[in-house]
Amino acid sequence: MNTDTPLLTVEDLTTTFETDAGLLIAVDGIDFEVHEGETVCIVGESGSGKTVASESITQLIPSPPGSVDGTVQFKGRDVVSMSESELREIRGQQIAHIFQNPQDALNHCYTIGWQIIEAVQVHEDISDEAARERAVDLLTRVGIANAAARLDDYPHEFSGGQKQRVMIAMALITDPALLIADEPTTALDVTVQAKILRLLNDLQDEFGMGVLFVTHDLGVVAEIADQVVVMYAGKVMERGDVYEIFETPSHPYTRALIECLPGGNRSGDGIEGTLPDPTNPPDGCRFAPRCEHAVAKCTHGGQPALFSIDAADHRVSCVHYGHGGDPSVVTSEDGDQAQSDGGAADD
Ligand SMILES: Nc1ncnc2c1ncn2[C@@H]1O[C@H](COP(=O)(O)OP(=O)(O)OP(=O)(O)O)[C@@H](O)[C@H]1O
Ligand code: NI
Repeated sequence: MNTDTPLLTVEDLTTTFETDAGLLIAVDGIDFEVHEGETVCIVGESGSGKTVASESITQLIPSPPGSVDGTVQFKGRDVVSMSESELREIRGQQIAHIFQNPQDALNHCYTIGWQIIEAVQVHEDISDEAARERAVDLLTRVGIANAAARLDDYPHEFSGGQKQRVMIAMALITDPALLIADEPTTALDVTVQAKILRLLNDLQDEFGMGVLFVTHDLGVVAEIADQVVVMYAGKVMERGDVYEIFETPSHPYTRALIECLPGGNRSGDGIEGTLPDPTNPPDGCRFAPRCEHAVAKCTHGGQPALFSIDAADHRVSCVHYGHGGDPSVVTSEDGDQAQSDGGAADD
């Protein structure tokens, strides 16, 4: 197989919900790819459509009220047109999901061992003893100490971080090609979060999985991403490799998110304003109503097409880039500031 063929190709993905307030456009025509062994992070504020986008891939969106359109190709196969039984096979074996709250996914009435062994036996026709050995091996791999003894413990006897490790172990049972992780560390404290991120990185090296990682935290993105997709109000504002995104953030929204990081200009503040009503999005760029660089043409027409700003396929959806635009409108202010900062920084 050509290694340039992406594991996952998403094109013009659009997911809507019928609501009492009208048609809600949660994801509006987004494109991205995940290659083998690569980590792609979808990042954006709460309500941007990250979860809906990630759950649309394997058609986890309830329909109705949801409806998914566009192209999703996994290993060259069109997922959107698959039958329910084909989808079940893909979901169970090829694409694994882990979610924010492991306690929701674990049954508190059964031991951890019972739950892993059952999941192993759904996948493979092996004896109880062999399945038990697999369970011990999996738990050991995800860093659960004394795994053989812990099989007989119930979920409440595990800490939050350990439960998330158990969920990761269960996701690995089928040796998936793609792992979709939706805020898997958000509920954990910072040191545990760092350990889980390191574990995911190690497992990715070992298993060669592609990972699609959903987070609202750019700090996490900096830790683990190869590629970054910045989403806002259902649209992609910017995407590119992680180095490009942090070295030359180009969309005002990306720049604002970075400034919100500890040590940034807006550290601790967040971006002023709120997301637009998803049942009635504004014309032009979705971010224009909150953007300090917005000009008249930002509020007309649709979201600007993603414009490629360098050879590495770093793309941005902003009128100040490409045809007739002047990127310095967005970037110069910071340049000036960097200069004066530079002059004053004696300490
Ligand atoms: N089942 C549903 N029915 C109606 N609207 C929905 C449904 N699921 C999600 N939405 C809406 O879709 C939009 C995107 O939601 P989504 O959960 O994808 O955001 P998110 O970026 O994952 O946010 P968070 O960081 O809070 O998880 C929101 O406006 C949300 O209210
Ligand atoms: Ni979400």
